[in-house]
Amino acid sequence: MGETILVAEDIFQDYGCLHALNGINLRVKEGEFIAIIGPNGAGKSTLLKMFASLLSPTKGTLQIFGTKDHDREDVRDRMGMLSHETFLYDNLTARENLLFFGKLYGMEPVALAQRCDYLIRKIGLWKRAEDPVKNFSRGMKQRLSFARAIIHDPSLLLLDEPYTGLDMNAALLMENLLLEKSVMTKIMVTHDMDKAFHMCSRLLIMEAGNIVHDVGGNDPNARKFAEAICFSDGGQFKC
Ligand SMILES: Nc1ncnc2c1ncn2[C@@H]1O[C@H](COP(=O)(O)OP(=O)(O)OP(=O)(O)O)[C@@H](O)[C@H]1O
Repeated sequence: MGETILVAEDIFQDYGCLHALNGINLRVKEGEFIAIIGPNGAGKSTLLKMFASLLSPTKGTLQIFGTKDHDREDVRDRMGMLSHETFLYDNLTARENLLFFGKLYGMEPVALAQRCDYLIRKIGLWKRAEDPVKNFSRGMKQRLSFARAIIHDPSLLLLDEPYTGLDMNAALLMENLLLEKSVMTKIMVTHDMDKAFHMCSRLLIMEAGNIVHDVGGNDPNARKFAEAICFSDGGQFKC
């Protein structure tokens, strides 16, 4: 495993009186594939949004790629995010969307065109590449969002429930792409425990704003810990 690329120290995120994150400490190394699991409301998406710099911690420090200044273009250019929002443009075709985002990341035109072709094929949208996204089904949009998130070959990929809306074939295509490149660091929020155990080298199990277990995917106790937390209502808490 490579160098440490993400360090979270005593991170809190408050929404009014509610502590969505309650003192998170974490170090992530280059090349890790981490699953964040836990019941509804445990704070998984909040933590991921923080890593994506969509939220600033109420308290604590977060260092990514050696800096606390996550708004820096060079830091953002090394990250990709697949979230509940597609960020796609409905009036653009699948290909135009990928070209648009690739250009935003400063990709060189020939390399970008090749990468578009490669990803469109890989996600199984080759026949629909020239169709506007407004005509796509939910699962097709999800496939394209995934390609959008990795168009620039990010060093750190953040995935929030990436399998939502995907059929079995698309899920397999995405899984192959995720497992294809081991140097990309991946952090995936998921409720799919089978996928988490099958794909990830490390599991963070969250409950009520805390990481209550940080275990290797092969740890014989990991499944027991995960099921105990996820089958409880430990995510729900009030002020
Ligand atoms: N914008 C917001 N304003 C107020 N409270 C919020 C906001 N976003 C999240 N919360 C609260 O923070 C807590 C953590 O929410 P979060 O979305 O991170 O949970 P989660 O673990 O991702 O849940 P799920 O599995 O349901 O997606 C919840 O109690 C939620 O109600």
